[in-house]
Amino acid sequence: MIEKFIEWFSRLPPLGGFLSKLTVDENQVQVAYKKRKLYILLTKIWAMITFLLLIVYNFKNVIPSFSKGRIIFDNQSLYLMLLFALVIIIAISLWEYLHSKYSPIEKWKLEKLLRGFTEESDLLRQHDNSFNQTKSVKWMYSATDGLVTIKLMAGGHVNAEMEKDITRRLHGYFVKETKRSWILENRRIKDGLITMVFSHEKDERLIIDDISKIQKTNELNIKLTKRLSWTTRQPMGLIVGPTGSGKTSLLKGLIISFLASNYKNKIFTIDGKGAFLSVAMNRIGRVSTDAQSSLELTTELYQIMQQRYEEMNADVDSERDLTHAELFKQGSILLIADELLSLVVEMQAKDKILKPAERIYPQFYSNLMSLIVKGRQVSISVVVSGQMMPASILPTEARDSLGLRVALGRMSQQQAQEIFGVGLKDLPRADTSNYGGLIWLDGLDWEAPKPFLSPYYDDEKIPFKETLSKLAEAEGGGLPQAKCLS
Ligand SMILES: Nc1ncnc2c1ncn2[C@@H]1O[C@H](COP(=O)(O)OP(=O)(O)OP(=O)(O)O)[C@@H](O)[C@H]1O
Repeated sequence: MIEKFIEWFSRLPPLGGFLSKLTVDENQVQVAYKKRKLYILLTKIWAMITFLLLIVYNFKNVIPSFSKGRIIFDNQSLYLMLLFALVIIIAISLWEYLHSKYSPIEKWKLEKLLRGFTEESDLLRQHDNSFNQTKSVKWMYSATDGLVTIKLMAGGHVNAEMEKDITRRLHGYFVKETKRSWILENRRIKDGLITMVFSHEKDERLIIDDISKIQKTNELNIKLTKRLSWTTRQPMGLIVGPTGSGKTSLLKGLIISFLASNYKNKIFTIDGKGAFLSVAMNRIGRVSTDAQSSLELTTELYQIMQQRYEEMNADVDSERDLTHAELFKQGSILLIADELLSLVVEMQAKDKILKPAERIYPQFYSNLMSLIVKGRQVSISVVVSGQMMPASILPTEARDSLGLRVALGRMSQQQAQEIFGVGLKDLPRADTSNYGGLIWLDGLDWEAPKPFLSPYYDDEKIPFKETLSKLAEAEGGGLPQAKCLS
């Protein structure tokens, strides 16, 4: 009983991200029957009270009525009770409407829908009270920021096949009952819990056309679409796409957003092809385009990482597990390694004529891996990008540490495996016609990568090189040096 009351209470707040709980252990007919009984009981109580009040208020009128020979009747209490009944009827009707499938309050509407679905999909099959054996399913749901998250604990009533099919059926039921669009954003089945996330509107492409609109943040937090953001949950990234798929434009968007989100942020760039990116990035940060300077650049960054760790560990007693940017408010550092394949090929060619101890690639690789594996805590992010990312240059262990993965353009079976670790048939279809592809973000409980529309970078409104120069001025101009970075 207390549990039911707590559940009922959890469903009361109409807004906010509170998790509401709903245990369904009765079918709709039983619920309607109970409700009808309750209404009949209330009506009877009302009639009794009205009658009693009439008697009490008119008791004093009995003798005067006899003596005057006419009935003296005080109907004030009757009017009051009628008014009271009217208010109650309006309140109940409003409550019923707000808890119906037509309700404008999403959270309250969900209760009705989930009850309806439980019944329609036969989740409580063989439910029979006569055996004193109440079967139940538990729903938990919340609705915030346009996302409806629903969790179902089916309590073992459904077989594995049906468990997989429930999301599709619930989706269909919602559309049928509400006649509005529901988009399945995510689904996950784990440990007897089915989690489904729905929205009503498709995620939208972001337009980067004004740096003043970019949200200022202390830590890494960059919007990728209207709904998705790149955050400290996935500080390391991988962007793969063939020529013309929009890789450079996506990098441009990320770079501008990163720099504009915090004027203390710094960028280091490795451009394996020594093309557009390196020329542009020279305005604002350290850039390398060849084997030797790339090794130096990663070594410098590695030292900065060590230095930042020392600063953080100075307070050995601290129990707080914070990042460097949170603790010291000195911004984050981003290393962009574009066209890594070209660079690695060059390094390996050079290494052939060097003595083993002097070889560049092993040292470069070791630096890069350390940064990828250990950079997060000290607010250093790494984004590796290229047309291809064969396992020979980025082994699976390293790839697993890259929490943001974007594949732009058409993908081959091999690339699907390389980037997302699954076959093409297990990936959703992506619209690649308009600089789109697929995205994976760690830490969001996704079951599979999602279709992704790269932010539209408006080169006319914010010309890349010019904007970088402006941002360099805002930063106080100049190249990041190890000493001023840490
Ligand atoms: N997100 C985007 N916003 C605006 N324009 C884009 C976007 N993506 C691609 N484009 C347009 O497509 C062209 C090619 O894109 P981009 O240079 O980013 O591709 P790429 O994959 O980096 O190719 P390459 O490897 O040859 O450099 C750009 O010049 C730009 O006009």
